[in-house]
Amino acid sequence: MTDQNRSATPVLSVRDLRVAYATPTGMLHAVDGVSIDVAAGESVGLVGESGCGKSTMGKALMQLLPPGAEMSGSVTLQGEELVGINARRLRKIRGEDMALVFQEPMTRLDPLMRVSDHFVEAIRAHRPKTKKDEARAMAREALMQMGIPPTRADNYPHEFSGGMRQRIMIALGIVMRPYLVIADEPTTALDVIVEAQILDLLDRLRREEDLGLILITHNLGIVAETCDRVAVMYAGRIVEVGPVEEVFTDPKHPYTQGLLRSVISADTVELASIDGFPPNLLDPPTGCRFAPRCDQRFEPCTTVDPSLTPVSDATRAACLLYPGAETGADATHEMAR
Ligand SMILES: Nc1ncnc2c1ncn2[C@@H]1O[C@H](COP(=O)(O)OP(=O)(O)OP(=O)(O)O)[C@@H](O)[C@H]1O
Repeated sequence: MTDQNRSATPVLSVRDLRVAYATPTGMLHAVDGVSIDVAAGESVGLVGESGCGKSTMGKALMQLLPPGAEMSGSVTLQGEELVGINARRLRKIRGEDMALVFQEPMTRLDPLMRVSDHFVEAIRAHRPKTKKDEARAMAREALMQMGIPPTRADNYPHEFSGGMRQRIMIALGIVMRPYLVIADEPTTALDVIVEAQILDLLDRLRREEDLGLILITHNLGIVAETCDRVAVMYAGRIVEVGPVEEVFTDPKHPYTQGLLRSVISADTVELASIDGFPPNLLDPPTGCRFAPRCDQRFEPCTTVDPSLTPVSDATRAACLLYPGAETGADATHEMAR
């Protein structure tokens, strides 16, 4: 990422975002005080073990949470507050200003509709007066950007491979030229070659269109290859955030260190995993949520809840090993840029 991007006004600002699901045994706090900024043209990887709240965060940003989920905090897109916004305005913003790309394109594409008609429908939902020919031209352009020959626009979804369907989904997501794309495990179902092609295309789009991109993934390798910054989530919170090169070469939080130790690289001799399991989010432990699994914990870790604090010029970590974390330099589990 360039310094120019880093200093740009964020397209997305999230402050103290909290999401809780109502469950038969109580409220489950899936996202618990997350703050994050994403600049135009910047890609941020959101990583962490299964169940740490990554997808909930993506859905919350789009306000696509299931009924019964409670959400609070602030989410601004291009300066506009989205929390509490009316349903009509939200529908306009979704798809037009921000788009979500999911893992399973086939569940989102209607098998009985030609690909071009998906585009006509999506475009007219936002701009009802768009003529069909104009919408089709927009579709062809978006498909071309994603490497799909426009001559195939009138085919049906089943006539495409899985990788092509995912490209179609991304093309549908970007056809209205959004400021922000949230991609939730966009390549998990694909083989590695197709995965690399799609990540390349997303990366090109981001640069050409100055898109903000949030990439939610289990795969740290993907983040290393394609993201500018990485936010590591644990038990509903961001525990470390900073430039990818810095966090991956010199991780500061013991959880990030453990995650990286569990990744296979060219010189891996023995694969380590982090002992234990993430906490139950119905009743998280007091103090640091990672303390029960942490090999570097010391006395206050089980009582003092650390906040993100600067650990270098550009990286923050929420760990009591670093001065400032006990009081919370940001006062919340905040990530400032
Ligand atoms: N609809 C729901 N109702 C109740 N609890 C939910 C619901 N959706 C998710 N959760 C819980 O919220 C927590 C966070 O889940 P989430 O899917 O956001 O995590 P994740 O990091 O995206 O995991 P994965 O990588 O497996 O998708 C988990 O404890 C999960 O069981």
